[in-house]
Amino acid sequence: MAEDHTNKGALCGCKGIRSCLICEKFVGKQRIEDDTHLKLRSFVYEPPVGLAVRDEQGVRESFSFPGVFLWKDFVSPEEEKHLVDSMDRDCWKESQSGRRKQDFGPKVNFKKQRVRLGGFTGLPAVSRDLVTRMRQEPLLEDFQPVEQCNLDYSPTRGSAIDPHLDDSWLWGERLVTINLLSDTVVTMSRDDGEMLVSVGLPRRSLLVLYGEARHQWKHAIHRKDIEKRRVCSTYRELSPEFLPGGMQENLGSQLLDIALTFQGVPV
Ligand SMILES: O=C(O)CCC(=O)C(=O)O
Ligand SMILES: [Fe+2]
Repeated sequence: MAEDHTNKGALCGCKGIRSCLICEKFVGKQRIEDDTHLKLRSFVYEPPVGLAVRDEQGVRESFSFPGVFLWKDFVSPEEEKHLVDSMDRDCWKESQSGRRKQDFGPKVNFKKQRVRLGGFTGLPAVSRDLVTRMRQEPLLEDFQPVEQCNLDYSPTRGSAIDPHLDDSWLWGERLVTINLLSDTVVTMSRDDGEMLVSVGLPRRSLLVLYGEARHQWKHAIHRKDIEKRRVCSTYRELSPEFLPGGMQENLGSQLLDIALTFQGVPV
């Protein structure tokens, strides 16, 4: 991948147009404030019914918002502590927009569509039970993650993630995120629309994005929605190209074999 040298010798992991509180303060980097959300009509996602709802001066509007599944209290308080302690024993790497990350997965160049096994030792041991448990949900019955990315957000770094769609050349249908240490909000938006949908993510819950919420709506976490430290683990599965019958099924099966040993250390 072409290296971005705009961040040489910096105090944080921000490159190009991205920024966090650290480079805004010490390097004087300008924050590019996206204020489009102020002009958009905001809806709130209601989990039991799967509707996006807006109530403006007593006038209720709603539309169906498919592709979101929320499992509250997926992780117990004791388990949450154990998971975060175990992450904190590994090294966190500075990433963009004030995030820190730990990746357990293959090295991928999405632009050139190249995958290398190099250094991938599998998902971490602590994830074995979590993956078994998530598969009890019918939607995730056949979910086989090949990658786990842990992210650490903090208000002191101004951590956030800009609206984006996850890759769909390598990564498959379901994106599964376990949300730890604090409640937050995932903000969903579309380039062509004038609407936002806020999906509340309680501490210790599991979120699945699939279908329209995966492919038609971008997801983001705004700086204002990180009020305390927040850690999450996102699990991704393979796309059909890398599954049996696909052009790259061999590579896919090697990746899965490694991932599901659950002996991983961060790459
Ligand atoms: O922090 C999150 O919950 C979302 C992370 C995310 O969207 C990503 O890593 O692609
Ligand atoms: Fe994402």
